[in-house]
This record gives sequence, C-alpha cells and structure tokens, in this order.
Amino acid sequence: MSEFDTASNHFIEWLKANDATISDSLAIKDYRSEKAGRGVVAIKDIKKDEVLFSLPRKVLLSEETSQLATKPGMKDILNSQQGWAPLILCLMYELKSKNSFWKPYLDILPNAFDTPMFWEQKDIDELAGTGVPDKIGREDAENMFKNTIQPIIKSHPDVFDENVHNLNLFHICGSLIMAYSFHDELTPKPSSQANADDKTEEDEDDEEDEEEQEGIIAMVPMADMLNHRTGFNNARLFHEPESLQMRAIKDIPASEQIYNTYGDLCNADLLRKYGFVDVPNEFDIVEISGDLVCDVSCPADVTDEEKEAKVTFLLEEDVLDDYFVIEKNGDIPPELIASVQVFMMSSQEFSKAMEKRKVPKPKSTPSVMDKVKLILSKRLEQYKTTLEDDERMLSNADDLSTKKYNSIIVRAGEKRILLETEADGPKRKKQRQ
Ligand SMILES: C[S@@+](CC[C@H](N)C(=O)[O-])C[C@H]1O[C@@H](n2cnc3c(N)ncnc32)[C@H](O)[C@@H]1O
Repeated sequence: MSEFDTASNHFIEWLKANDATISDSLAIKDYRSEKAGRGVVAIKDIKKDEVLFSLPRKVLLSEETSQLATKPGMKDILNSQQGWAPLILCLMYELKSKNSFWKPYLDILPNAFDTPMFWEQKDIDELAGTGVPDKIGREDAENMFKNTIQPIIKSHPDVFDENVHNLNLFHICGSLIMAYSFHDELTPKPSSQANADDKTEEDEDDEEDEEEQEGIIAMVPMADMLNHRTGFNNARLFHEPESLQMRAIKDIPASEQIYNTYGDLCNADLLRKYGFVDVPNEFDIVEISGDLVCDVSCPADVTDEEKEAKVTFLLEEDVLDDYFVIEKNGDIPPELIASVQVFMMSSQEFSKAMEKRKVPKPKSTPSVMDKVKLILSKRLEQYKTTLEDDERMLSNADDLSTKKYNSIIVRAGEKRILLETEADGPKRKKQRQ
C-alpha cells in the first residue's frame, strides 16, 4: 500500500476510535492525477438524506478543543483574539506538537498550496485586470503575523519556539483555514461576551461586514476531505447539537465523487481561496470599480471638489460601492446606473439632488447607456490580452502550466461577461423592492 493510502487509512481509524461513524458506502480516494489531492468517493449507491459520516465535536480542532488552551494564560489570550487569530495559534501549536491528538489528521493536510498567495509576481501579473491581485492580501496577512501572532509567540517561549512557529508556518495555517475550515454555528464563541465592553466602533463595523457572527471557526476532519465542483454538489454538512453530520442531498451512484459546496464562487474566488478553477462556472462575475464609473461618467470640466461631493453623496446614500458586480446574465446593477446618472449631472442638477437628499431613480436612457458601454470597454482594456488571445492559448492547454491555465480561465471568464453584456446592449437589472 502507498504511503498516501496508509496515511488515509490511519486517519479513518483515528476517527472511528474517537466515536466518529463513517458509512461503508464511501472511501477516501486519491485524486492527485486530477490535481485535486484526496477526495471522497461513493463505493456503493447512496440514497438522498443518508448520513455519510457523523463527527462528535471532540474531533474538531478549535480554540475550544486545542491543547494550547490548557497552557498557562493561553485560554485568556485565545479568548481575547478575534477572527482567525485563535485558530491560527492553535493550528500552529498542534502542527508542531509531536503528540498532538490530531496527528493522524494533521498528517494528511497539505503543507504547500497552489493559491496566488504563494505565486511569484510574474505569475500574479497574468491575473492583471481580474479582481484577484488586489485581494491576495499578503501584506495584511504579514501585518497580522507581525502585530498579533508573533508578539504572543515571543512572549510565551514555554509554549512556542519562534524559530519553529514562524512566518512560513503562519502562512501554511492561514491557507489551511482559508481552504479547509468550517464555521460551527452551535459552538458559542467564548470571547464575544468577554470583549463586548471593549469593542470599538470599527470592530462593530467589521462584525457587521462579516456574515457569520455566531459560533466559532474550526477545522473539521473528514468534512474537509470533500472536494468542490460547481454544479455537482451532492452532500452537505449539518450542524446538530450532538454532532456534525455530512448527509447526501441527492442520490449518489457508486463510483461518483462526493462533493461538498464551498459556496457559489466565481473562478477568481475559487483560485484565490482554493487554488483551482471550474469550467464551466455559472457563478463567474466581473467587478467594475466605483472609481472607474466615476472617472468615465463625470463631465470633463468637473472640479475635484464637485467630484468628491458626488462620491460622498452616493456613498452616504448607499448607492456607490468599491465594486459593482455584473453576473453572467449581463444585468447592470441599478446602483451603477444611478451612480452614472449622478456623476453625469450638471452642478445645478447635483445641488438640487443634494438639497432633496434624493438619488434619482435608475433610468437606462441612451446617454446613460452610452456611458455604461464606455465603462465596459474601459474595463476590458484593463486586461493585457484579448479574449481571442486567451482562447488561442487555451486551445494548446497541454502546453500551459497550471498557474497560467487557471489565470487564463479566470480572465477569459470575466471578458466573456463584459463582451456579451456590451454586445447585447447593457440590460438593467430589476431593482429589488
Ligand atoms: C477542503 S480541501 C478538500 C480536500 C483536499 N482535496 C485534500 O486533499 O486535502 C480543499 C482543497 O481541495 C482541492 N480541491 C477541491 N476541489 C477541487 C477541484 N474541483 N479541483 C482541484 N482541486 C480541488 C483544492 O486544493 C482545495 O484547496
């Protein structure tokens, strides 16, 4: 048996020894030939609603279960941290602990990743024009290490070794949390109450931005062995009071791969968070920056003050955004149209709108739609290649590195949306009532 299969078997034995139940209708399978690592396959026909596996919470790795929390002073430190910081610290600790309870699980996790976070600049440049380069966040991550994680590590030499628990290990743990962790709604977050009084307005704003506030982030062994394929989701994790259960949401014939969903993600997000892309991907989108909308729509002779006033007005009225999103159906968001209308206003028209504090109803007049078309064509110019260039390269996909192939798929997907929207004439999306 290969080392790979031995490690998988050892992991399954560990789960069963710790009260997890795993259906004999599935198995872990080697999908490395498809560049997808391990995955889970049905080895017998599975019926919709069948429980595929059930996990007691003690096998989850989190700030609640990690041995790190039992070390002197550590519980308070973990409770005082927000976001990913507690789980990063726990994962860094457990990965380097020789007798970690989770060793059979940690042994099958990757320590190298295909996400752009680890790419060289020349490869990231292939993604120019897509939303990915601005969202990689390497600098923010390294600031988090420098300002939050490293000081804790340095001040606890009894628990951490700063040469071992270093930036490289931090990046590995960050990537694992990004691609493997789950949000367990039913485990209360211990810090939320403790810190309620210390919250700044900024913290509260951040929390409002995050969708999921209840519960904690945890590594969930086995649930995270399932791969994702857009449109092929056939299983889902259910958070029950006593356990976490993966259940089939469809009948799954023997030999079919069992897929969880990582969300309705466009290829840019799949690549950034998980290091792969899906073809086709019905959730592809293209983002149009608010700055571009402003630059294209404002009259040439507008003063900087008036431009600034229009931006502030639109932001205060919740119309302008950092990015507007165009989905595959090519609908133009009504907020984008209203923003164009305000940017196009004369000084007098804008003064009136300000006085009434009223954003105009989005109207797709010919002059507004001309501006929208111009915005789309300027957006297309942000890519270094044309769609024809991309398609030519993709026709020789075997000669391409995975990074290059994934980059072309992301940018070509965005360009197709822009070109089809332009060609069909931008359609206005119906405003939600
Ligand atoms: C939650 S893990 C799934 C288990 C993983 N395959 C493993 O071997 O550990 C998520 C990672 O699996 C891989 N993955 C998931 N779905 C994939 C797909 N359709 N194609 C390629 N890789 C995939 C990516 O590397 C992703 O970051």
